[in-house]
Amino acid sequence: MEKIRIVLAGPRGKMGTEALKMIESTPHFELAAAVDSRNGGKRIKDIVGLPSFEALIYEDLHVCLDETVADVLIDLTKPEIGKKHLEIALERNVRPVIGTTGFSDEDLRRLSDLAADRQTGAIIAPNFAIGAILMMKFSQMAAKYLPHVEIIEKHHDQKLDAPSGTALKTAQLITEVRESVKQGHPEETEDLPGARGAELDGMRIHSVRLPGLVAHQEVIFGGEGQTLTIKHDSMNRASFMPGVKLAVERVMKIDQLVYGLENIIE
Ligand SMILES: NC(=O)C1=CN([C@@H]2O[C@H](COP(=O)(O)OP(=O)(O)OC[C@H]3O[C@@H](n4cnc5c(N)ncnc54)[C@H](OP(=O)(O)O)[C@@H]3O)[C@@H](O)[C@H]2O)C=CC1
Ligand SMILES: O=C(O)C1=N[C@H](C(=O)O)C[C@H](O)C1
Repeated sequence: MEKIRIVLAGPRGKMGTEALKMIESTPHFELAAAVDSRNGGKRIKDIVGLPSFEALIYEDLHVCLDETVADVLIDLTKPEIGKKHLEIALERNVRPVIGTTGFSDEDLRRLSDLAADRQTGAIIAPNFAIGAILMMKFSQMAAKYLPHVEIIEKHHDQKLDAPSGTALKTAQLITEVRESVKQGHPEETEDLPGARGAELDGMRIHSVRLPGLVAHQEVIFGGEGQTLTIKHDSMNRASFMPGVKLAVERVMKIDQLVYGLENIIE
């Protein structure tokens, strides 16, 4: 099998270090280069705690792709950087697999057009954990029958964005199958602003940030005399890696942008 040559952005991060281990243990993956916010000119093996890859580190993706032959870019940095990197990669026909969040509907339309123009596959995955994908799919199924729903997402306190990309994607999948519902009492008030959480199409989303947490979500449905809770917990970042690996393999076979791993798992 031909090796897939990968550029990894964010190799020192919590997700990036797991991705390095996943690349190291996958015989048909090769780390071609890395993009970091510092350490330009060093090699991955020079960074204490990282595996002994010879791959060079760049601080600018443009320069990296000028000097590197690559098939896939994996981006695990932060929201505004992931978006920028996706565009740079597509313009050079390098296939992006993006784990960062923060893509608006307008961004998705524009980037889908760009991927189609370039006939280059791209995957944006708000959550790479297979269990989280199932949690989202099951939530979409349930919302057809139980349209009153609130989402509680809980993450570590180093997370930059709120609500999580997973919560937004879950809400979006639910809006595809139910009419907007005004939830709660029609005359309810918020005596403390934010008490009812964020609102998306009538749904409430609550974000919890605490040390000790990794990535967790509960989707709670309420009906007459009953509730249904669909819950997923990622206990560590290794939980995301089978999904990253799958996305790298699949992005090589598509020529358009796919938003959400639920669209590529069978
Ligand atoms: N889709 C999914 O399943 C998952 C997605 N995520 C997302 O992945 C991203 C990374 O998460 P996590 O690993 O926890 O975060 P970390 O903060 O641990 O890692 C982010 C890394 O990106 C680096 N970085 C920042 N700016 C740049 C840049 N311009 N170029 C290259 N590297 C850069 C940071 O360096 P420095 O510290 O020097 O700034 C840091 O090493 C987040 O957006 C998170 O929400 C996380 C888990 C699962
Ligand atoms: O920042 C994180 O940690 C995570 N981010 C993604 C999100 O915003 O949904 C995926 C997962 O929840 C972990």
